[in-house]
Amino acid sequence: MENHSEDPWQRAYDFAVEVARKAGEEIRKAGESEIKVMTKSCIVDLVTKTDERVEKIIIGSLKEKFGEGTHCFIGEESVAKGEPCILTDKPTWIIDPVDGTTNFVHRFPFVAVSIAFAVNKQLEFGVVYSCLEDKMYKARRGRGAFCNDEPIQVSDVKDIHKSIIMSEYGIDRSPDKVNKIFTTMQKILCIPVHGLRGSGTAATNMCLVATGAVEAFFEIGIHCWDIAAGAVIVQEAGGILLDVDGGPFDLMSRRMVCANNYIIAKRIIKEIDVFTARRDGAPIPKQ
Ligand SMILES: O=P(O)(O)OC(CO)CO
Ligand SMILES: [Mg+2]
Repeated sequence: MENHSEDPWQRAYDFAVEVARKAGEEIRKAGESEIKVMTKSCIVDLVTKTDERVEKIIIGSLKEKFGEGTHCFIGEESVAKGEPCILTDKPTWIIDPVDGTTNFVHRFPFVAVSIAFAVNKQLEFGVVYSCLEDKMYKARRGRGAFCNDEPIQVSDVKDIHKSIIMSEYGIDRSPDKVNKIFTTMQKILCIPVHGLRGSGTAATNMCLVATGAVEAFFEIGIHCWDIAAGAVIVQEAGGILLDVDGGPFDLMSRRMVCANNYIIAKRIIKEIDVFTARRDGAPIPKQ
């Protein structure tokens, strides 16, 4: 008989990997047929039937495994349909069924399933399945990070001039926001660094920090479901997380810098033109 008294979340962790793989297979299959594109908050905020269906599959599988009502769920598409986005102390799954929906729609080859699990607001594990590359990233708090079961580690570069930094443009196209983003990117590029990259998925970007392919990733405007799983993976690979102003990382703040070490993180933070995004879970003001 299984004894989970000393290790309560191992079964959940293993199952998350299984579910992420199943979800990734669904996404790969869906990409072979015509993709019908819809929009959410604005015309560049894309969603497809696949995002919605895969989220239902993931949440349905987790409810079936662990029992209806035992765990809470924060899923990108459920929140888009009006479900609450509030992280409590209860065991909570934080899910992005398709991270990189725009990539998926355009068949740009980076799309990830992101599944994280938090208890008492602490992230216990994260799974990111980069399904088009068939790379399964996973990490459990205190137990290391892995890609396809091989241990992964952040890079040991301390010299910013020898780094590659990742970021994204986001979906807010108001000229002042775009201006701030480009100003920051220009300042970082001109430090100078070896390169500036973006894969189009926050989850994959974080895994690239975790493998040491790049030194850091930062973004303002991402949501908890984009980064929760990646946060565990980066930390377990030896990396660090901070707010874009250098303060402590806050999962619900929609801002984050993750890096291989504090030297690189602090150097980037010096160049970031900070702005605020409405917190995950904060009420949407009436128009
Ligand atoms: O494709 P999604 O899930 O909207 O996420 C984007 C950021 O919001 C890429 O990370
Ligand atoms: Mg996402």
